[in-house]
Amino acid sequence: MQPEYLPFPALLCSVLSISRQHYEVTLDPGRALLSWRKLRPRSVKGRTRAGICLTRVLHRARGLAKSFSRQITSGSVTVPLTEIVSVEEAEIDGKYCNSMKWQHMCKPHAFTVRYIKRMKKHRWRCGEVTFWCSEEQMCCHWLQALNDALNQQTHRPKHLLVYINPYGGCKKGKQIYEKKVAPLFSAAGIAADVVVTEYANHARDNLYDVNLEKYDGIVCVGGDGMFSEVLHGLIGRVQKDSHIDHNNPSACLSRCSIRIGIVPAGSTDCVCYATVGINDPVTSALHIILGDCQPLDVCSIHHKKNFLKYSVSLLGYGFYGDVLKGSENNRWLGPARYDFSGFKTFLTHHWYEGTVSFQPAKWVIGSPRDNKPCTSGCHVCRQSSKQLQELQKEQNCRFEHSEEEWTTIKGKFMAINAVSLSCACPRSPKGLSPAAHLADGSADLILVRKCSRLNFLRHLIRHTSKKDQFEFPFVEVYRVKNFQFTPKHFEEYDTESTDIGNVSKKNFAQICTDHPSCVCSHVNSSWNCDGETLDQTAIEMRVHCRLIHLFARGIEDAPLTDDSNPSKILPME
Ligand SMILES: CCCCCCCCCCCCC/C=C/[C@@H](O)[C@H](COP(=O)(O)O)NC(=O)CCCCC
Ligand SMILES: Nc1ncnc2c1ncn2[C@@H]1O[C@H](COP(=O)(O)OP(=O)(O)O)[C@@H](O)[C@H]1O
Ligand SMILES: [Ca+2]
Repeated sequence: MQPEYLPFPALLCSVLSISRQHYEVTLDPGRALLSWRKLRPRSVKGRTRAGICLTRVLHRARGLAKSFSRQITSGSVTVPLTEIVSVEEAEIDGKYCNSMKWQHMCKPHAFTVRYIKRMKKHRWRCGEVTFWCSEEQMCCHWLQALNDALNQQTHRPKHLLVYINPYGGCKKGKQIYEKKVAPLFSAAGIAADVVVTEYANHARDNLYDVNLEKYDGIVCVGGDGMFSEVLHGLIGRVQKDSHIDHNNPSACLSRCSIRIGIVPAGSTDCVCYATVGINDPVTSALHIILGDCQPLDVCSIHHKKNFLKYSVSLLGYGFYGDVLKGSENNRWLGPARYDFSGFKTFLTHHWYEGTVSFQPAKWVIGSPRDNKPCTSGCHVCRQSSKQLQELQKEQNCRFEHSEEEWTTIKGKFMAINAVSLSCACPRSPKGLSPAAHLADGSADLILVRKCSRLNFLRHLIRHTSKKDQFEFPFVEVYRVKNFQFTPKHFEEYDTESTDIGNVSKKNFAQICTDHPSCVCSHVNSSWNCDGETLDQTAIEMRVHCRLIHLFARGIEDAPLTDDSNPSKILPME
């Protein structure tokens, strides 16, 4: 039996069964929706077999349209086609058929649709529903129509290159990928070439050689450090291919169009958390499958004319630099190494002297304390980046340090942090700068001046609550396009010498003669750049607007509660 069509083209509507109950199932390619709603027994007029197309029911087109306007109505479910994960012929085992007393159907025909189910706290899961048809032809027709609709979503990846760090976080990267991610990729028809890294920077180096044209995306399974490795490989590769010298701090870098997916399996997982809303491998896998795309700002860090690193999460001097240094010998502790080192660093309570100079990001329409976090489809990011683009067009993409005024702050700091995204993570669910934006071309520069231990603790504790961590007289925050930092004890000896090692030794020797009571290693801190220590303390940083793209969509507001989950409304197989 052929399913019938409503007067407007390509709308497919049939009565199919879900767990022995009749449902009116509609595929509306025009509105990109699949919906199903339960039929009252009397409306099928004593006919029990699934797959009957009821002309009278179909002609209630106005009623159908009404139900489309709501996401979920009582007893009805509507799933946007963009949120369908996979469609496949259902595998029906004999035992199931017997138990469900479906023997009267000589050959059951069914197809299973997997779709996104929103759980609490931005977690996504795969909902599953099997539709039973009375005839093979109808089942084929539905499968064909749904697969055609999915194939039209050309932004979905088909072929991915996956790098797994087997030693990140709790060392479960491989297991997480194999158990939670690979089955979803395979159900969604995604082919994946997997590289389990054998040494640090394996992924980065590999990205310089690999044929990127083969892939629709790169996935890294690991933490922020592993993501940083992939990021360096990809940005480095793209600059090399476009003959751009990354040692030039003013270079206009080429954007990377190939997207990166992050399957969190690390210690902090802040890039994933701040772009998805949770560090959950299944949620990330589903964002990858749907082909989400989130542009992301990247900061470049230079020492004089030498490129040092890129950063997307935290570039931190003082407290976070010391926490990282202190954690390095305790890698065996896994993620707990940071808590242990954090506690120790807090107790030592060091401050550092230096000079920070920055230029404000004048084009942005937000500010660090406006209490407007970056959300999915962020208006602030869109508007700010548009304004920046116009400004750059006027300047012909030149990056001039001297054009605008610099603000210079000399002082003693507990911490200097620059973040181009919120840095939300499980330790701090709203992050170091809760209103920082993913793709506005700016970074938030947070200066925590020398303060008492108690005050510093009060500031730190605010990262774990909803209260404003900047509401202290010793904390300042600026939205910047760039900044420079020179530690006090570098300034005095900063020469053009290329032998940095000698300069540093000379530095410390002098300091110790000047201040016999001080301990050399405490004069300067080091920079924590996305979990790696930088070799230099005198640096300049610059934000590159939307340099890369992730398989993410930013944090969605007002997530649906459990009550609106289709699984609660519908009996699932
Ligand atoms: C008294 C309670 C105070 C708690 C304060 C907690 C504030 C935590 C903010 C964390 C920001 C994290 C920013 C992200 C940094 C990562 O790039 C970096 C490397 O991550 P990974 O590769 O996964 O190892 N992580 C860190 O530097 C850890 C900082 C943890 C500080 C406690
Ligand atoms: N096979 C490997 N052996 C050792 N180190 C590796 C390997 N693969 C990646 N790394 C490095 O491990 C570091 C930490 O990785 P990451 O996945 O971020 O874990 P964590 O979040 O626990 O720090 C990264 O800097 C990355 O370069
Ligand atoms: Ca930003």
